[in-house]
Amino acid sequence: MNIFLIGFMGAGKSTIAKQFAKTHGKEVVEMDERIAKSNGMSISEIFETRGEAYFREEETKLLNDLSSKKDVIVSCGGGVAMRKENVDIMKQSGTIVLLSAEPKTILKRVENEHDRPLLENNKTIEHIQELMEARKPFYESAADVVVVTDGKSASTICEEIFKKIQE
Ligand SMILES: Nc1ncnc2c1ncn2[C@@H]1O[C@H](COP(=O)(O)OP(=O)(O)O)[C@@H](O)[C@H]1O
Ligand SMILES: O=C(O)C1=C[C@@H](OP(=O)(O)O)[C@@H](O)[C@H](O)C1
Ligand SMILES: [Mg+2]
Repeated sequence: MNIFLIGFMGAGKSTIAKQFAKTHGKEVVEMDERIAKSNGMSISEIFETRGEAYFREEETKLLNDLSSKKDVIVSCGGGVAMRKENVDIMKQSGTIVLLSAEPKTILKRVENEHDRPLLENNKTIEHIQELMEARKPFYESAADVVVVTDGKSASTICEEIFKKIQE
């Protein structure tokens, strides 16, 4: 069974996918990294030179390619669950786990990182709140399972995911 981690930027999808793969013997797929590699540039450069719409098409293409995989944990980009087509692909091939965090937690985590074009020019709590509110209904309706991450260690989060996907 595959696991797809969705949620807002900074929720911990990349970190948790990597650790979960290690401790539970799964292959990890980092969508952003795959797309950056196949385009030979960073996510910020893709947004700048090819545009967001192009990036979104790349995400859907990659998800389609991944749908034949078994036993992988996929770290999705934070925008993946906004497209119904993407959610349908994920539902057909695995369980969707939403990682959530409060805006102030997100801000703390992303403050000193620099490859998130949608936050780069406006790393404020207000901007994060606004974008999160707009996205929340999409995240929540896509999710099979929700794990709150505020104040929790990566290993605690991994164990919660493991327990909840058995239920
Ligand atoms: N549970 C956690 N507690 C504290 N810091 C975390 C946690 N999960 C992730 N981080 C940190 O937050 C930042 C963003 O995490 P990342 O995994 O890249 O999130 P995402 O892929 O959802 O955008 C990284 O610096 C990471 O080390
Ligand atoms: O939320 C989004 O629209 C995005 C999230 C990013 O991934 P992370 O959620 O891993 O930061 C990356 O895919 C891109 O910058 C767009
Ligand atoms: Mg990530």
